[in-house]
Amino acid sequence: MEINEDQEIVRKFANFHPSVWKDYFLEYNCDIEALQACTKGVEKLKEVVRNLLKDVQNEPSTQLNLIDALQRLGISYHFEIEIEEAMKHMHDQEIILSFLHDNDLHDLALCFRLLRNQGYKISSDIFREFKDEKGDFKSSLIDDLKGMLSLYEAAHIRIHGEDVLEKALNFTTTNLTSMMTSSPSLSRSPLGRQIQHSLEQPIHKGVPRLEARRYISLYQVNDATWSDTVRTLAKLDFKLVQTLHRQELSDLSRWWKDLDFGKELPFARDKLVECYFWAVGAYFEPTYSIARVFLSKVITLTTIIDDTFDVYGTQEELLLFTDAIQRWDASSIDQLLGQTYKLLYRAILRVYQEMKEMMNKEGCSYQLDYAKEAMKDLVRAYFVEAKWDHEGYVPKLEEYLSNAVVSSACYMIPTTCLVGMGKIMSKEAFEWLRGVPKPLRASSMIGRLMNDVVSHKFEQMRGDVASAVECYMKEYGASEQEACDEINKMVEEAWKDVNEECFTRNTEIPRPLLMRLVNLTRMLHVIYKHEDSFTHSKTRLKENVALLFVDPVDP
Ligand SMILES: CC(C)=CCC/C(C)=C/CC/C(C)=C/COP(=O)(O)OP(=O)(O)O
Repeated sequence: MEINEDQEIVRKFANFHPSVWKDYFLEYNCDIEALQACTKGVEKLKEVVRNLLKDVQNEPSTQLNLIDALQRLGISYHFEIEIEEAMKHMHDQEIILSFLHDNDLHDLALCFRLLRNQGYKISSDIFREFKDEKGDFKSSLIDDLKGMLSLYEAAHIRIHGEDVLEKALNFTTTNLTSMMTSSPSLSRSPLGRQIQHSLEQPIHKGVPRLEARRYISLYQVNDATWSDTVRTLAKLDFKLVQTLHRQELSDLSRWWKDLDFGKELPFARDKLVECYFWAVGAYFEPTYSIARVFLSKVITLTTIIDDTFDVYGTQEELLLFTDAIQRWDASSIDQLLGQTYKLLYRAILRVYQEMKEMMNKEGCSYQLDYAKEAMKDLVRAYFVEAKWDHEGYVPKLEEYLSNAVVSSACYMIPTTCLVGMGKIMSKEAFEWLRGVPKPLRASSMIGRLMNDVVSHKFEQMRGDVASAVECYMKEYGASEQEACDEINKMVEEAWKDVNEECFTRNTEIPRPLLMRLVNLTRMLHVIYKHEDSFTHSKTRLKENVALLFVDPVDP
């Protein structure tokens, strides 16, 4: 921030593109009759699938493939109890060993992935049987495309020290990629299309709702007696959930329009729809509607706060704003310099207050206290960054990261995400998060590092604080490429922490909490894997938003 000769403040300019969606979602009138017909259809088919799950109880391979289809098509949330029971049985009876005995790589790898998904610590040693005497995966496996694909998908849930899965991932990635490039007929086939998609987006790192939407289109009715039924249910259910999402987006658009930030805060990104997409990535299920709407509002406001710190504010203004946030009290509004800050501050307080009133009725108002503390921490971390920026200070990587994991908002968002999820998110659950457990720190590292790799050039151009890339380059005398390669390795290691803590521990932590952490990490992967598609949301992210909230699912 500079002062010019006329003693005026010269503010930075980020040149963000305008809102992609403008008022597109503001009005929404759904066809009530069609909706009622859809609801009836879903209820009927849910019963059919429930019976199917019972019918296949003694056919492990069929049962496994059915559960996989339900999960990938985005409808397993209707059958959580049945699936939990089935997987428990499969685990307790060590059914996986029969797949090993039959040398069936597809079912074996699928069973491994689904058991870990459910939180069972299954040893990856079972895959050693597929190696030759030199310790390499047998070359005969290359002909088993379905098996290789399953192994590739399973290998993404690897944890530290699982060399066999590390090798499996290399082996399957190399061979699947080369098969796809050498065989045009394969790449046109249904299996080829699935392989292509998996190479770009493995299931484990994908955002469930987005992957379900894609899988519904990729899914082929096959000889399994149930495949037509589950596909029809998936399409109807997607339509129904999409209607709810459209309604929520419409309500949020009204809230956003009424705030009228465009005039007073023109420097900031207008990302309401993208922030809602983020929240849907954490939980798409109808039951989490209230939580989802609150989270969307908080992420949208956070984007504005971030831009206020990165682009707009002076040291003095930001210090006062940081201080006011720490007080969290309407009377602090008078200490703020300018309408911009007052408007923003008022909006923040109101969003949390309204949610507190709602949660009071459910006996969960304590959840807001944790959410507020997380927001206070975030704003303090933003201030540290702004100070470093002002002083031109480039910290050592470790010092940078200790603040940057907080300033990524990746501590604040998971905490806020739990508000409104019900009493299962107890004080103990929030305390656990507040203690920054390993998977939270790892998830945050993934977000911060991936974000820095793809956005550091753009942010340096507008004169932002040094990112992990610059810190690494300075500290180790490395080139930009070397820094990015090392940082990408750190991201892979952090994923192993997330996997270890969320999929292989017998813990007291509620599964819905762990799954929110995992889903939010998946979202970071999807948003930042190629570019900063959150900031530059006119291409990839626009397509993804359209897939979930605009395009009808194929007839
Ligand atoms: C940074 C990160 C991993 C964010 C993911 C979590 C998230 C949805 C945060 C809220 C919105 C936000 C501030 C996005 C990052 O902007 P930015 O790219 O300008 O972030 P920066 O200023 O911290 O680099």
